[in-house]
Amino acid sequence: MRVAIGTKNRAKTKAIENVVSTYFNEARYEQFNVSSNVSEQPFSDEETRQGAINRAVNTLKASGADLNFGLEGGVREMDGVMYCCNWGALALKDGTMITSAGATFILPKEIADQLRDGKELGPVMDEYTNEIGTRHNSGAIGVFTANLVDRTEMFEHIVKLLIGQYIFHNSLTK
Ligand SMILES: O=P(O)(O)OP(=O)(O)OP(=O)(O)OC[C@H]1O[C@@H](n2cnc3c(O)ncnc32)[C@H](O)[C@@H]1O
Repeated sequence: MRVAIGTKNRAKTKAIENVVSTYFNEARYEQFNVSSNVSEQPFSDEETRQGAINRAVNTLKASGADLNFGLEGGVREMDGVMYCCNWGALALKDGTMITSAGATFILPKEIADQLRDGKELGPVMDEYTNEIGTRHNSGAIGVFTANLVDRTEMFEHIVKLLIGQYIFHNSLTK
């Protein structure tokens, strides 16, 4: 089974490989740098979900693989509170699109205000933690949950929901 991943972000690729290898031991993985066709910093659930779908579609176009994953991080506002939100999409060759959302958690006001001013979460988190590449490692979720949940684990949950729905879909179409 060929598995294509629409990113080279390590937190995302690790999550996909960890989960898919649990259920399919014959999987071969390929990574593609594809566009999300949404803003660099998605600002709603709708835009974040669309980014994940676009990445999955663009990955399918580039790869022709059996499973094509798109994972996208974004933010959304509710009652004046900014949350980080996360979405995943899985595109199949027959045109089926499976989607799922993951963890949502609060971004502190000092982070949220910088995003409202037009900055991106990735660089803002690097400045906040004084580290390089937070988005590849623990991520904002690790920093703001005392490392109880890191970015890989958060995406693993989304990928599990996608694979579970894929297995269910296959059981209906067989
Ligand atoms: O290489 P790609 O796949 O684009 O991965 P990314 O982390 O840069 O891109 P996303 O589209 O998932 O996220 C949109 C923006 O939010 C940032 N971001 C999202 N979640 C984050 C997290 O948990 N920690 C740090 N930055 C995060 C990210 O770096 C981008 O600036």
